[in-house]
Amino acid sequence: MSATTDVSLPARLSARDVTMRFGGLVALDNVSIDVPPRSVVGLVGPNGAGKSTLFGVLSGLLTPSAGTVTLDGTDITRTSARARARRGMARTFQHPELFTTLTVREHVVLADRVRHSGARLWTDAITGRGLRRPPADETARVDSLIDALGLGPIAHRRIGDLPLGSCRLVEVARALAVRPRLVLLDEPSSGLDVTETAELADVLQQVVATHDVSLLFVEHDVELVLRICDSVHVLDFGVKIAAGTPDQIREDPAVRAAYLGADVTPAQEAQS
Ligand SMILES: Nc1ncnc2c1ncn2[C@@H]1O[C@H](COP(=O)(O)OP(=O)(O)OP(=O)(O)O)[C@@H](O)[C@H]1O
Repeated sequence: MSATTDVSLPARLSARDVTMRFGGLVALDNVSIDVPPRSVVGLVGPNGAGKSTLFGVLSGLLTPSAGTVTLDGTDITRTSARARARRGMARTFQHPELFTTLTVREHVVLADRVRHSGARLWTDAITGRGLRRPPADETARVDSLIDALGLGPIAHRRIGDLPLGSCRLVEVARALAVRPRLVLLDEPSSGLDVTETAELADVLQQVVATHDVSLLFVEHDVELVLRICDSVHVLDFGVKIAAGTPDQIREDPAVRAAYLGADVTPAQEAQS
């Protein structure tokens, strides 16, 4: 668990007894999870387990058939994704949704202006004069975030010229620029090589140590999840079959069975 995680505080994000039916198919069956403040929580499971469905329910794209979702104690079960963003929830996408012609820095500046000077952002856009000279406090915030994610050397490069690994870091930087209390990460390691995945893992751990933010991510890379998460939830056929620390999950017989139906841990499966 992160040194700064305080489990005595109420959960930042909480799903209680969430059920999601698609016609006759039960994609989620009474699933509950908590994301404590300043923690990294992972959600894993074999194909078709219900991870994306739960991600959709938590991010506001899907309304569950039953159950509740709360953010800092407020019921947001039927709150739109946009309204959740205003309440401090940010997300990244499996396929980064960035502007290929803008630079890394411009992405962070735009997100910072959404948070700190929305009116100014729209004036700049509508007048067509481009982004005006930034105030000093904005420059300091943007520099600090770019440094935190190790993006300094490529800050002035255009997104279209960058590899996927860098784009994912930019997405995380952009999500953090709106000062969220929680970031949902959708398959952040998808398409990354081993080196890029290790770099992403380091950055995510740094971010939680230095920012007042919680991370919940859905991942296929079980080894990544077991390496960096404080707690891990495992779904199989829409049912939560295990939850605990990475060490507990590694040893859980139900998890082993779900992944391979054999005496092999998810970590071993990921390496094979
Ligand atoms: N919109 C939908 N309509 C009908 N069935 C759906 C819908 N979305 C998901 N399902 C079904 O719900 C179940 C869970 O799917 P989901 O995509 O949430 O699993 P997953 O764990 O994310 O899988 P994967 O790792 O393969 O992406 C699957 O049986 C899937 O076919």
